[in-house]
Amino acid sequence: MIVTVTLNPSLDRTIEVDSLTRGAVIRTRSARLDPGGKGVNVSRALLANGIDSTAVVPVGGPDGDQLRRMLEAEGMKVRAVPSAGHTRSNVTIAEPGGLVTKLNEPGGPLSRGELDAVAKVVATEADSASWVVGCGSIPPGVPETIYAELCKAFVPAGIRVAVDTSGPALLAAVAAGPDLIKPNREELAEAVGGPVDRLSDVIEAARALRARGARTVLVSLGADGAVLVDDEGITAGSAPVENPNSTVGAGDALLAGFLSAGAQGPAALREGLAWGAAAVGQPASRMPGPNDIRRDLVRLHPRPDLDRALLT
Ligand SMILES: Nc1ncnc2c1ncn2[C@@H]1O[C@H](COP(=O)(O)OP(=O)(O)OP(=O)(O)O)[C@@H](O)[C@H]1O
Ligand SMILES: O=P(O)(O)OC[C@@]1(O)O[C@H](CO)[C@@H](O)[C@@H]1O
Repeated sequence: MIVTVTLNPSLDRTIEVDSLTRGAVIRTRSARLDPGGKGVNVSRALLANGIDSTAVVPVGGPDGDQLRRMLEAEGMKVRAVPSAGHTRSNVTIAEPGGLVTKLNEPGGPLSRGELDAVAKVVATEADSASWVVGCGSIPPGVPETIYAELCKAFVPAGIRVAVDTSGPALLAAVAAGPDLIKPNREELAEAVGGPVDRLSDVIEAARALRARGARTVLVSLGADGAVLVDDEGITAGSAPVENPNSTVGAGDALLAGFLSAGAQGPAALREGLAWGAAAVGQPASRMPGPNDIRRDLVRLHPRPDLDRALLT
């Protein structure tokens, strides 16, 4: 069983437009509402593929109630912890061809008491878990060491911890020895404090984060695919997407697929890439199910061109 922890979940509203012009009145094509937040999406992807998962989320206000109801309606096992701060709404403006603009709210604050209540629920669920997965931004009031605390609580007890976040929270987590991190290109560059323009930069930066404490580094690179640096070595791969629909949540699908296949080595990377590419073909942040996932399209690159400039 995989436990996900999303401290800053959201209702994700996706609005489709023909094109986005600042300062104009834009008549939209369609709107759609999904339960959101990175860990929530990991659980949704696992659920869509029949893999046992529990999502732990603080929820507050009417939007928090709605988020919980939407997740339960999908059949998800949700442990919702009440909070006084309101659950946020994030807006995605989607243009044809898969171009998205995201507006993410900071989220309602979480008090120390509420955070302790979340931690208690996570500890109970972790008893029967193979992984605890902490994902996403940190709401106001929560210390940047929160994912590091997660690592310190579970890694020594033999429960593996994955972290997908950014900035100081990612750096603190890395120093606390997570089993897995999943930065994207931007997050990786920020973590090492330098540009990541080529595959050689990705590998060098991933190695640096391993040297600082992360056991496995899975870097998502948008249309360039992903690179895995772990105890087994370095593997790069990609999967083409003919008609990109929305990249929102593709990183979460990649992570879910990777975890579902054992989270180690080329076979797990292949599965992650298949799930990530399938997510890009879905509208908004809908997670792919078995009929959407095309493992035959994944290519692992045994001898990638390390000097090639990254596309995205
Ligand atoms: N345009 C694309 N074509 C093919 N595959 C893609 C494309 N965009 C994303 N992917 C797949 O999805 C994975 C995750 O994408 P990305 O690097 O954008 O994640 P992310 O920034 O973490 O996204 P999010 O935070 O929205 O989940 C990539 O590693 C790749 O496998
Ligand atoms: O603001 P954060 O926590 O960094 O990211 C939140 C978010 O953009 O991530 C998911 C996609 O990965 C969306 O469901 C959600 O809106």
